[in-house]
Amino acid sequence: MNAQPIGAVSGDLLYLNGVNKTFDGFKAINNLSLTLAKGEMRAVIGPNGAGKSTMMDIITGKTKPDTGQVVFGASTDLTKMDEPAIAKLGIGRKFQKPTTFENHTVWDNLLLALAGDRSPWFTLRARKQKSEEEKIAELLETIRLTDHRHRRAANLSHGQKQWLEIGMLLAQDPELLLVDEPVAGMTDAETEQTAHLLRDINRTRSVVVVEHDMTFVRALGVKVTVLHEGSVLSEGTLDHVSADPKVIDVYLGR
Ligand SMILES: Nc1ncnc2c1ncn2[C@@H]1O[C@H](COP(=O)(O)OP(=O)(O)OP(=O)(O)O)[C@@H](O)[C@H]1O
Repeated sequence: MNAQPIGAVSGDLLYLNGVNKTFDGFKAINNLSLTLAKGEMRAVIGPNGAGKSTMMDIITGKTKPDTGQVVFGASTDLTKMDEPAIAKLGIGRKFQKPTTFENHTVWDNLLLALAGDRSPWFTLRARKQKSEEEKIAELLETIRLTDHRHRRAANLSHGQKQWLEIGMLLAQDPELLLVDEPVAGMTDAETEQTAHLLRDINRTRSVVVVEHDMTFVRALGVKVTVLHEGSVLSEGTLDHVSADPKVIDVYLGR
């Protein structure tokens, strides 16, 4: 297997090339190639079983591809690393189901996430860094929970819990954030807020978001990749992929 990022160019943050993964003879990922630029936010859509979650699993090291290149930054070969090492490298993943500490307040959840300390904020250079309080205040603003900071996580709405978990991931200071179906089960207002929130986050970080909700994907206003049977079926603006007969045939037209 070739570990060299042959096709990666300097502006790329993530580079997948010819990736394959078979489960019990079923090809979940089929010669998948995808490039994410530094600072980009990308929406990934596609029918059930298209391979979206498996793709995220491969990026985070949960699943090892059979063949293909998965490169982060200039030359880091993610296929050679385990999950904790990839997380430490700066790739954070938000799963669909929130996993906050229910009996703790919003503030304490963020404090615990900061204390996990994979971030540079508490290094020996700490004097130059922001204080814990400042950092939490900033996170609270980003995730729209400043007014809810003293509430227990258990008492938040479903949408607010999702935002809190995003805040906990941000506390780890990831360069790339992977977000799995963030608006499933949210109200329309929460869905709209989540699009704003991710756009705010995208000012300083790269984001890959998997989602079925087309109103939300439209609100993100970013390039869309359509997966189907483990490969890229179409790529471009939402209008472009929505008008693509291949996409209408297998996904949107159903
Ligand atoms: N660990 C596994 N063992 C066996 N089959 C798997 C495994 N993980 C995924 N698959 C299969 O691979 C295919 C792709 O699944 P995946 O979950 O990646 O699709 P998806 O696009 O995320 O779908 P959804 O929108 O339903 O979440 C599916 O047919 C699934 O059953």
